Amino acid sequence: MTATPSDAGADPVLTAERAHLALAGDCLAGMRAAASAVVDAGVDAWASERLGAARAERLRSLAADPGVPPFFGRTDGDGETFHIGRRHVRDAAGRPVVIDWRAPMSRPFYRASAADPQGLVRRRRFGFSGGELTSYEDELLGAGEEGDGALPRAETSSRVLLQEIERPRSGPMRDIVATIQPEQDEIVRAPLAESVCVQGAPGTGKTAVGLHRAAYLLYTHGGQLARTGVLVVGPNRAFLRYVEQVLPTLGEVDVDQTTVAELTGRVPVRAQDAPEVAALKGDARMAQVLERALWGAIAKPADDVLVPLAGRRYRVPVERLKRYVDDLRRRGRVPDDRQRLHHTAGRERLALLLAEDARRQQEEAGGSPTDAETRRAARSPEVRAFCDAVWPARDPAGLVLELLGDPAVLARAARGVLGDDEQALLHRPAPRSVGTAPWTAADAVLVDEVAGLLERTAGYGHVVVDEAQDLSPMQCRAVARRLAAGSLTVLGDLAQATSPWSPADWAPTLAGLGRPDTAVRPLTRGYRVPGEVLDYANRLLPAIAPGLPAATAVRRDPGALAVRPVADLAGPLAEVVADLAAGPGSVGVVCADAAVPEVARLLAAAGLPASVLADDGPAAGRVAVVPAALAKGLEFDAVVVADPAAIVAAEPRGLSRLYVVLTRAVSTLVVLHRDDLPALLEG
Ligand SMILES: Nc1ncnc2c1ncn2[C@@H]1O[C@H](COP(=O)(O)OP(=O)(O)OP(=O)(O)O)[C@@H](O)[C@H]1O
Repeated sequence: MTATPSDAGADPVLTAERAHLALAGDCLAGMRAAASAVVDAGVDAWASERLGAARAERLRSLAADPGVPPFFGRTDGDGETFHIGRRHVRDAAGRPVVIDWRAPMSRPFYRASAADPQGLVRRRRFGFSGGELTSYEDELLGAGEEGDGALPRAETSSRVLLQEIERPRSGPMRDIVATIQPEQDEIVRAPLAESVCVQGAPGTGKTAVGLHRAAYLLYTHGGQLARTGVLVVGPNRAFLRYVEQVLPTLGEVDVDQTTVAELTGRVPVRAQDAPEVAALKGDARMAQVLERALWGAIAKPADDVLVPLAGRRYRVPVERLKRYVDDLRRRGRVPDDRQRLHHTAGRERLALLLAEDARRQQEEAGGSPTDAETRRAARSPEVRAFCDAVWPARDPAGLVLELLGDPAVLARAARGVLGDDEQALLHRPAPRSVGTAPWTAADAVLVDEVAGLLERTAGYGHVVVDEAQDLSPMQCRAVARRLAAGSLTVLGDLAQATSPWSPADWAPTLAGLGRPDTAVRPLTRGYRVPGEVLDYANRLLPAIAPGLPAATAVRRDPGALAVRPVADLAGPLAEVVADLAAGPGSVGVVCADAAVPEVARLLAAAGLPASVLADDGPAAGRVAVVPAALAKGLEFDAVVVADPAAIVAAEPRGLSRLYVVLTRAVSTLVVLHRDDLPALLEG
């Protein structure tokens, strides 16, 4: 690499680049002024409002954040130079001044290598400090460049990348557009039609890649995705609060970001299942049970029906009624949701079939009933009474309550699918009403499943699912229903699986998500965690995910890890946290969920106020006490793990939880342990 870091005012390259920066800033201001000057004279109120919204949107996307420079890189090719930034910037004549990072011309910036320069002779990265261009770093590519001048492979990481990673954290997650690495870029720019599953070790950039892929797809397929939408699903609110600013900073504000709990929040969750009950309710066999409970309640017609039509009554014989019902039932049980006749539509269709039968009879007798008369016949009390008896309308929450509360109903639906002991596990006394039922999170997913059988669920054009290794089979189905014909980005790490389902490979999850043929792409270069810390955490891998490749860190720091046995937590904890809090960046004190009050008390007593991270609370402060169960997906400049043995002991997959916790630190990890460490971490 011919790195030319410099802050010397006299450097002609810096001077020229600063002039381009100033030009880009002026052009951006000009674009903003032009956007706000668009007049919408001569259009009606509705159009004016729409134009106003579009203009506000455009202004928002053009808003200059003084901390965000208009470009961060540059490519020099055959006589062509492009500056690459977060969005296009043009001059008054329409000439490009900055190219959007997602445009095809920007691709070589991310992909070019010494082996494959992609038409570039030079790649330049810029260093900024508070919006000021202070340095640059050149990599010379292409013919004649060897040795020192050759592009560093990702292993010899660029200084700009390392600085970007080590820049102290405060507040929400940042975008990585300036430094996306080639292996990440391949996933970001995968075609819209292609579903991808990223198996990525901790800190390899899965979440960042998934969010940048959403932004890339929205840019590249804006028209199509504006209609169908993009959905990002995260594990919990604390995680979403941390990541949800990334897409808006990339100019994408129209992405739905939610949790599985919110996605399936049709009933108020106010109770918790015992672990074995939650595990059973998340099992894919429950889908079969629910389907049977719904469709099995359809009765065989027992009698002819007299259908009133245009002043006369027509007898529809029971044999024909049976055929109608059987045909509709069959169409209702087609496995593909898009082909399936949903239950509610089936009921309406049945009523219509009776009315049409009567209409045919009248036509054969020389009459000519109108469409309106036929529709009226379908709504007649006689037809409605028949449908109520044979094909009753169902309410999803009511059906689930009945199933869980009535052993006879459950036995009918679960025969041959769930054993007696499993049925007994599911049973709970029937509450007085749907409104007062002690709904659990797993129940909510069951209710959502039934709702999906009753009516088609609206689907998105692309869905990004993060921490997907923890999804239950039933949760996978809930996400799949939101996918319709679209594609998926599945992000996760099997070694970080902490739910009762914890698959050994991705096949069941991908099948559950409705995309069994999705290719699994590994990411193993760890950007977040220093090598010393990663090596330490990786010692757990043989126990939690045998066979999974360990991540390698892009950087090392001999002072990054400290493991200290302590007799008592109070003194050492206060001392370590005070020391870390004196530096820049965020500090996370992670402990077993049950130990959170004790740890918060110890810190407060030492005059070190720390906010306690809660799923539905505000974002964490600079020093946060973090329950281990909420640590997934988060990161802190410094992490203190208090009593790892308690974290391991707290749950069946406690070692995996500890692996998650040990891999949250960007710069420093301090482990304070009163009890013995897990055997794999000893020595
Ligand atoms: N190319 C990159 N340039 C700069 N920073 C990066 C890059 N890739 C990843 N990072 C940083 O590394 C950290 C980890 O990224 P991210 O949270 O996306 O990883 P992850 O694989 O989802 O991790 P985990 O599984 O541990 O939650 C983030 O701070 C992210 O900004």
